Amino acid sequence: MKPSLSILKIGGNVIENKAELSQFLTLFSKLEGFKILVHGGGKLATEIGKKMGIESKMVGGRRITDEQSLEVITMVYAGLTNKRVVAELQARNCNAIGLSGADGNTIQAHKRPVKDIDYGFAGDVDGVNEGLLSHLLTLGLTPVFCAMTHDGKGQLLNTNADTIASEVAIGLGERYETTLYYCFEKNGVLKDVSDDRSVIQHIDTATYNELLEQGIIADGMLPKMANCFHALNNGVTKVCIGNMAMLTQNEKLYTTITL
Ligand SMILES: Nc1ncnc2c1ncn2[C@@H]1O[C@H](COP(=O)(O)OP(=O)(O)O)[C@@H](O)[C@H]1O
Ligand SMILES: CC(=O)N[C@@H](CCC(=O)OP(=O)(O)O)C(=O)O
Repeated sequence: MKPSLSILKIGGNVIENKAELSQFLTLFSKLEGFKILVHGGGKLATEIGKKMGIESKMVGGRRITDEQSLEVITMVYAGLTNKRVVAELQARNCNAIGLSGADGNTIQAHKRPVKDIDYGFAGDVDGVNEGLLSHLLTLGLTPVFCAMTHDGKGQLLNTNADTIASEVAIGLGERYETTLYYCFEKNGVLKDVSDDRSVIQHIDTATYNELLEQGIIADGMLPKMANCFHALNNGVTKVCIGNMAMLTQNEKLYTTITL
């Protein structure tokens, strides 16, 4: 039997709230078994960029990453946010190791080709170094990924954190029974986005298509759900979306997604 591995992604609204981040990291550090954390931090990059006089341009929830914004996100994602999270995990006896995709060649990508829109230095993932990640896990380390990859020719690339989480889960799917958790500020995928009690507890391919047609899945939830099904179609066992409370054994209110 394959060992289990949990891959958790925390959303921007959790990472940018000190109290919530602290609460989340305490829950995460207590999780049993092999685990990997992926964090975004787009909101903070936008804020810090602004202070530096660099305006952020977003299209469909994706950042147009020119040379200047690549410098900002490298400082914010791979530097400030990643190292803060790692230090907080160390304080909770979790032996975390911070990584971008360039570190240990853990995530290889290529610059997204220009079609209708030029996303600049945005990376589409080609592969994950599952051998190295597996070694790190066996050594008792907990990898913490920021939203950056590289092209193997010296170019760092900006890759959406939801995508990093699903690609890492897929890459490790042959060696591990992988569960992917998307942890954000809401209780799950909601029927009515303004009502946190309207959680849809189970989504499969048929319900997904219905929800898309009804326009219930919108904005940031569109690429997140696409990532969920991409992961499930490529060997990931289970995907869950919800508030951090879903990490505790007794919380039942979150969304589980299967094919
Ligand atoms: N049906 C839905 N259920 C929950 N959230 C939804 C739904 N449709 C759209 N959303 C929006 O999607 C957002 C989550 O996407 P995003 O901000 O990209 O996530 P993250 O915080 O993980 O980066 C929510 O904050 C919410 O505003
Ligand atoms: C290409 C692209 O858009 N990358 C994202 C990476 C950060 C991210 O995904 O952060 P959240 O999960 O907090 O949204 C960005 O720069 O905003």
